[in-house]
Amino acid sequence: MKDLTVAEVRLTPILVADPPLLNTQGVHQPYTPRLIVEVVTAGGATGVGETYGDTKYLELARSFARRLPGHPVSDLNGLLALAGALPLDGHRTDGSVDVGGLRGVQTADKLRLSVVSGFEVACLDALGRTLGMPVHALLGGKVRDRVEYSAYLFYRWAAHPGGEAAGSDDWGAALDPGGIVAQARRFAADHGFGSFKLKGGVFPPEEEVAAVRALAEAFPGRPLRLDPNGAWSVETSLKVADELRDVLEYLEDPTTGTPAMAEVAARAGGLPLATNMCVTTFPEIAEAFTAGAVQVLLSDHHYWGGLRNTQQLAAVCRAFGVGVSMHSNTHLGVSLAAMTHVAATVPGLEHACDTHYPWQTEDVLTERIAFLDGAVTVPDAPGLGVTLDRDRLDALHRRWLADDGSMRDRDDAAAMRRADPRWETPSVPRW
Ligand SMILES: O=C([O-])C(=O)C[C@H](O)[C@@H](O)C(=O)[O-]
Ligand SMILES: [Mg+2]
Repeated sequence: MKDLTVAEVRLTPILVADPPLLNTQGVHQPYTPRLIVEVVTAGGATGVGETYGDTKYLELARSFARRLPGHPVSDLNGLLALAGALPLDGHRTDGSVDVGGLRGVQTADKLRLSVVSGFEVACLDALGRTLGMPVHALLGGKVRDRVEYSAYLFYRWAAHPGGEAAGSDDWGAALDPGGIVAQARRFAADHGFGSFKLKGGVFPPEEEVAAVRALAEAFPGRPLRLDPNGAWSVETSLKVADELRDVLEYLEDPTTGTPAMAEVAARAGGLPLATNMCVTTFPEIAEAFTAGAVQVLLSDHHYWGGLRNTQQLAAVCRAFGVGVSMHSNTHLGVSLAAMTHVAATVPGLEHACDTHYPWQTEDVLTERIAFLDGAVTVPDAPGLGVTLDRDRLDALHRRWLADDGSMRDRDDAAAMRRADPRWETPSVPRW
C-alpha cells in the first residue's frame, strides 16, 4: 500500500470574480477570496480542498498546514483534534456574527472547523486517489446517483459600481419581479433547475413577496424559497408567511436569532422555516430544535468542519425530525464536488441544495462541473473526481498577490459604499 503520510501542504489564496449580487448587507465585491488547499502524500497522491480565503481563515490555515506533515491522510479524526489545538488570536472571533451575519455566529471553534473543512476534503481526495475510490465511497457509499441543486436568484446590478471588467457578465440587472423571473427562466433553460431560491432582504418585503408571486405564476407548483437573511421582525415575517404560505417550500431565516425564529415558526401556520444563520454550530442545535425554531437545517461542510461532520449533522437532524438541505457561499468547483459527494451519502435529503456556482465565471478546474436537469451527477472517479488547472489557479493567485488588500476579506457593506458612500450595515430588524 502506498504511503499515506502527508509530505507537503500547499495553500493558494486566490481572488475569484464575483458578480454584483445584492443582499441585505450590501453587494458582493468584484472579487471574493477563496483558499485552495493541496495535500501531497509521501506515496505521491495529491488531494485538493477549498474553503474561505479571508485573512483570518488564511492565517489559521497556514498554522494548520505547518502541523500537518507526518499525519496520514486517513486520520480524519486526528485532523479535528489537530485543529482543536490550534492557537487562535482572540480578536479574530470577538464579533458575535461573521460577515455581517451571513455566516452566522462567529466562534473560535467554528473558525477552526471552517479551516479544517478544506483540509479534510483534500485528505479525502488524496486518500481516494490512492485507494482508487471516490470520496462518497470513503464516506460510506452513495445513496443516490445525482444531487439536485436549486437556482439561486439574486437581485443584482448589471455591473459593479467601480466597473471592474473581470466581474462583468451578460446577465444584466434584475431589480424587480420581471427581472427575477427572467433570471429564473435563464437558470432553468441553461441548467434545468426546477426549484428556485430568491435572496431577499434587499427591498421592502412587499416587493419581494411580489417577486415570489411572479415566480409562482411563471413556474407553477415548483419549490420556491425566500431568504432575507434575518432582516425582518417577527411581525413582518408572519405577514410574509401569510402571503406566501401557499407557494413556499420553506421560508429561510426570516428573522434573527433562535427565540424570534421559534416565535415565527409557532405562528406561521405550518410553513417550514429553514436556517443557515441561527444554527451553524453543534452547540446551537439543542435550543433551536427543542424550541421548534427550525424545520429545515441548511448544512454547509465549510461551517460544520467537513464532510463527515455534515453526515453527523444530518443524523442529528433525522433524530429530531428536522429536514436537511445545503447552504452555499460563493464557491468554485472543488467545493461543488465536495458538496455533491457528501450530499450523495445523506439519506432523506429532500430539498435541492443551494449553490452559487452558476454565478461564477471563473474556476480552478480543467473542466467546469455541469448541471443536467438541475442536478450534478455523482462522480465515481477516484477522490473528488476533479482536476486542478494549474494555470488558472496561478492566474487567480496572481490577482490575489496584486491586490492592495481591499478584496482579501469579504465585505459586502464596503462594496456597497462604492455606490452609496453613506451606506452602513443595516441593523436588524430592517423591516
Ligand atoms: O443562504 C444564505 O444565507 C447565503 O447564501 C449567504 C450568502 O452570503 C448570500 O447571502 C450571498 O452570497 O450574498
Ligand atoms: Mg440563507
